Amino acid sequence: MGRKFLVGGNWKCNGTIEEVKKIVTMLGEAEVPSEDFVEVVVSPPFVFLPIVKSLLRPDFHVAAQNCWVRKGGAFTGEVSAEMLVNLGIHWVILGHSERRALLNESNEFVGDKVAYALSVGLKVIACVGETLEQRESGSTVAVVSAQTKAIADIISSWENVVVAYEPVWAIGTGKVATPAQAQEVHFELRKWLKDNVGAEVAASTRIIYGGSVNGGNCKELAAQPDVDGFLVGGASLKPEFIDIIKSATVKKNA
Ligand SMILES: O=C(CO)COP(=O)(O)O
Repeated sequence: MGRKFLVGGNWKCNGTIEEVKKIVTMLGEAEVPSEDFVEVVVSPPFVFLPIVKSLLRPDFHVAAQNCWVRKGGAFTGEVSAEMLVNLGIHWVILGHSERRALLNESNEFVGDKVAYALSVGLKVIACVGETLEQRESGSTVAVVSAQTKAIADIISSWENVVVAYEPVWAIGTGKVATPAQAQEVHFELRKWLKDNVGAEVAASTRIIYGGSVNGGNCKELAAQPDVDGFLVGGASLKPEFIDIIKSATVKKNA
């Protein structure tokens, strides 16, 4: 199957140049498993992309947190996928729940963005996840399936897509999904891919978990068979991000 563990650090709308330099230095000094076992992608705010790209150790990668849905042009305030490629940025996070909720990004809009970003050669971390209300009403699988379908309907290859399952109720709340809860939804997402896209795509597509991941809970989550890595928010700004990267060894030794 060969799904390489992936750990993403979503810095969200945080940081100053000084803080960014500190984090990049901390990452640069860390001893982590080799690139053969874990892919590390950090995602600073747009304005810090060039400095992070220039200072970051070469075995770590950089992602933007969003990009415009089509080719650039008269779209004030937006950043195009072409600009990211031009800067040498190879990854973008799309469909984060904060954008879905606060900026009304629909499933279809996210699907369009994923398709456009892939078309210019970017790799995409596509986020899906249910709210607490949706979980409590028993619609978790329906919600994440619909979010995934809107992407599947419009893309022709999953090669450069990583799915991030991020339950909204677990984001920034300290209320992490239990390993069993994460595994259950990751399993269902993989099954959805198998039934609707194909067995090969289901077997090779990485499904990573996000929502209150920290140095203390990462190992148990990483041990779940369908958890292929993490998308980390708050803890990605702290030294414990290194411990989260190291949790990849759980798979290596499995
Ligand atoms: O939204 C997240 C990553 O994209 C998760 O955020 P926290 O790790 O801060 O809960």
